[in-house]
Amino acid sequence: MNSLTYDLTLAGLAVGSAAALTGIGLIVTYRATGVLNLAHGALAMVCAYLLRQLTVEWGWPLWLAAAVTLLVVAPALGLVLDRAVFRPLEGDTVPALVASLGVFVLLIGLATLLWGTGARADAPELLPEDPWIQLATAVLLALGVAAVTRWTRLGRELRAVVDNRSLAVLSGIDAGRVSAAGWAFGTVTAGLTGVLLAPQLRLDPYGLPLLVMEVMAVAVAARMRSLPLAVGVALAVAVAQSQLTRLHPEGAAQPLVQAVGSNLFAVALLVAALGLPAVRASGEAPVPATAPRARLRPRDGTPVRDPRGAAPGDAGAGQAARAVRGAPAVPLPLVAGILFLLPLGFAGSDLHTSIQVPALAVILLSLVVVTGRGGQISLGQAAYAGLGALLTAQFSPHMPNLSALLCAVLVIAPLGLLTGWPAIRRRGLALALTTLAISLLVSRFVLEQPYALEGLVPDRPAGFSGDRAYYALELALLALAALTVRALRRGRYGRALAAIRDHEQGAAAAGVPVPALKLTAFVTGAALAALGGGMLTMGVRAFDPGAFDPVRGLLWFAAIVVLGSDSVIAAMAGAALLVGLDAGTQGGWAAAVIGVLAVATGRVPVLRNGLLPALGLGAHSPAPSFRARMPSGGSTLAPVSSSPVPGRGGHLARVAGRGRTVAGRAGPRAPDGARPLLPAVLGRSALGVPPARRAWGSRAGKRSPHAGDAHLAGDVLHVRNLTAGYGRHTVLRDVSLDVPQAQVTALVGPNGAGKSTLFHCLAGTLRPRAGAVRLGERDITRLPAHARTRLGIARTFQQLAVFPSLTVAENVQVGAEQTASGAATGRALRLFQLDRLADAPAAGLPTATLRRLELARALATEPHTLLLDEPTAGLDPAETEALIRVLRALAADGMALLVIEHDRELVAELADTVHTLELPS
Ligand SMILES: Nc1ncnc2c1ncn2[C@@H]1O[C@H](COP(=O)(O)OP(=O)(O)OP(=O)(O)O)[C@@H](O)[C@H]1O
Repeated sequence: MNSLTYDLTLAGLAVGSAAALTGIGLIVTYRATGVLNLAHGALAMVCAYLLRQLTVEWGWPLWLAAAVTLLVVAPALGLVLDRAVFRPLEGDTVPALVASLGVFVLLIGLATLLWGTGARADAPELLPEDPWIQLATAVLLALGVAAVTRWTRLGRELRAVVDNRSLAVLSGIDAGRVSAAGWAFGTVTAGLTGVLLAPQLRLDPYGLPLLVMEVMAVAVAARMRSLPLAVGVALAVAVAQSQLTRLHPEGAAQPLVQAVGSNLFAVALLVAALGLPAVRASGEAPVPATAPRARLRPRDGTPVRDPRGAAPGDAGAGQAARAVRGAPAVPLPLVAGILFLLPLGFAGSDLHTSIQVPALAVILLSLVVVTGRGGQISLGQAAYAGLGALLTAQFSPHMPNLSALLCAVLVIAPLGLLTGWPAIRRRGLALALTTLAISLLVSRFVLEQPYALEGLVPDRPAGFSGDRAYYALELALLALAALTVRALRRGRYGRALAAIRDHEQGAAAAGVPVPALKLTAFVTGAALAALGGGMLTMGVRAFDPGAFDPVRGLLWFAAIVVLGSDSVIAAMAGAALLVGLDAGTQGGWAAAVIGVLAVATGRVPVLRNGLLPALGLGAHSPAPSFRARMPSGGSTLAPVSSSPVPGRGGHLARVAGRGRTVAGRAGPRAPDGARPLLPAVLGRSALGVPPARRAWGSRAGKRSPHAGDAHLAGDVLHVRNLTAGYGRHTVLRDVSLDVPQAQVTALVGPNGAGKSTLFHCLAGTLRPRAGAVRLGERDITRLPAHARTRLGIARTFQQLAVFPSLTVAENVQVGAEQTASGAATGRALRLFQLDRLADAPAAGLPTATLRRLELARALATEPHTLLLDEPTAGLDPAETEALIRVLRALAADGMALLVIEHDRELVAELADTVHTLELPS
């Protein structure tokens, strides 16, 4: 190895050791608490500042200052975070993510207030510059953690908590102690990272936290699990980054190579985050269990509570919700409008500062669309705002300035696919990290490049060069943007977006084209952010990449979430707050205030929907803005075998397993047996609507790929030799099944046998590894869920999939308007006697009502095949009996029903054919 290679390797090892420390700290905290601590870098920065304060400012000896910083203050900070912030959020991934962002911006705000924004170059060196010593520190720490995990009681407890927290608690383990230890250790490693890195960098409140955030790549690449892998990735990336500095290509490639050379961790973060869904699918990271889902889950019929405190029960919940939703005494948009007009009366620097407010409000509106309405975490809006600003500035010498702004918006809008595309398959943490990485890369590779900055002096449009005139123009653009966002939040598009936010799989099951809508939300968001960015840069007549730094993006995200992410007013208030608090002071107040509010969400649950909605201000939905779920999680399962199981009323059949074929399937039960029940459930006398035969039966022929009565007489849905599973676990092997028309087919089997998995394959939420699903002759194996709904296959879920932020009528409408005529909504509501509750929000309704609602939504899509996963869960005997009547009536009417049910008596009463899935013996 020549001496240059050796020197660069050593330099890389020094940085890699600090990165390895970060990885170790993040992994230990994550394993112990389930929280990916986005504030790790901010904690590192605070510890570095503290050490500098104690030594440089107050003259303490280094050893004493280091001991106090790393052994007293850092662990104490970790314990405070555990008790005060994260413990109340246990298990809620997304609120914990927001809280850790809150801690991030709070610490940055406090550091700015205490130490200013100027960079310090005199941070003390704790360890000698020798990279081997730093590397030895990281390796020793990793070995120490491994030893503690393996051989101590705390380690055993940690492993138990990681495996199954509730079980660990039940067996007497103090999970609180484990998470406290995790936080304390994580903060000490953060502190160590900070004090090691600070002398090598300029110490300022923004740089170090952001750098450490990039370094999260090593923990993510190690799947938040393997310490050796994290250390290895840290060293490899750092050494590679260091070696890249040797390359000096000529011409256009030079800035690119240089940018890669100094941002390899950011690139690694994107690559690692893009690989994250695979981790989640195998149950690695819990998907957010947000409040509404918990409310909708009881299986014992307990009424669920309205998130705004409305009394449970149909009418009560509806009234209370309407009371909260009702228009405030003074129309809020009017008040906001007047307040925004006030700066027109300002002069001088006040007016000049105010110019930033409408522009920032437009940027925040982009988050209302993507995050508030669409429920997608986007930490990358700063990138679109920056690109909008950059392009506006670059176009402005070549065309009228307003046209430059418009062109920039049009060019940037499709770039929304950059974050929209990953969002199709990612949620929660994975999406947060991906969008953050994209924002980092855009900032480093485009906005901060010298070629992007040269000679950019954007000007204001002709006729609007004065501050007052320009502010008036901004107000007009803001009003336009706000009206667009309001329009998007209403109507069919708004309902569908809200459905995705509330329950993504439920939305797809209702026929909502989830990927297309997500892309539309991101594209709209990118356009709005670009517009705001362009307005900002024209307003200040300069392009400043620092104004669109990823840290700003995190602050904007935190601000809109804590104020009310689904609220136009919150965007306006947020902009005023952010600009107003930082104007005229040394800065930092806005971050500190937003940070405090974000951190408080753990302790004050009412804040989780946002401060303004909590105060009864601003349009909002009752549900928190983030929703995501996966198919039911669980343990590994061996392949399925099959054997006949006696059914009482229904005929017996079996599912083919391990290559066996279907045997013993009998013909359908005569529909006459069910037909007399029809009028009792559906008759004109009770509900004033025609029987279901007219309502749905006629659609079956129309919808089926082979229209006509001949087709109705045969099987509709066929499963052939299906093999499916999760990750490396095979759940179903070689399963075959037919779902015939005008029959109730039941699917039974022990817990974990794979019944829901089979449903997911039929409904399109899980892609089988082998085999085929056919509708008539058409192979639909690769069709997404919403497309199958549109072909007439509707489903319900084992755990209720209702959209709590929508009313009862809107829930049903979402289904009807994707596939059927408008009249289907009214028919479905009446059929399930939900018409009197039409305007009540779904949140807060009892389980039995929600089951009816889910079924009504499924039927509103006018299906010919209905897949029901434990439809009687949570129903009392009378409700179950009524449901059975409806289901038999539907079958008698020609519909194909496939029902998962555990209650064998019920199966015997309901089913014409029973299939059983069995675990292998
Ligand atoms: N998303 C997932 N990731 C990993 N494993 C999963 C996932 N969903 C289900 N499993 C596992 O697949 C197996 C089959 O689960 P499935 O829910 O299909 O069974 P089931 O027969 O419907 O059970 P139950 O009657 O309890 O609902 C179980 O071992 C479960 O733990």
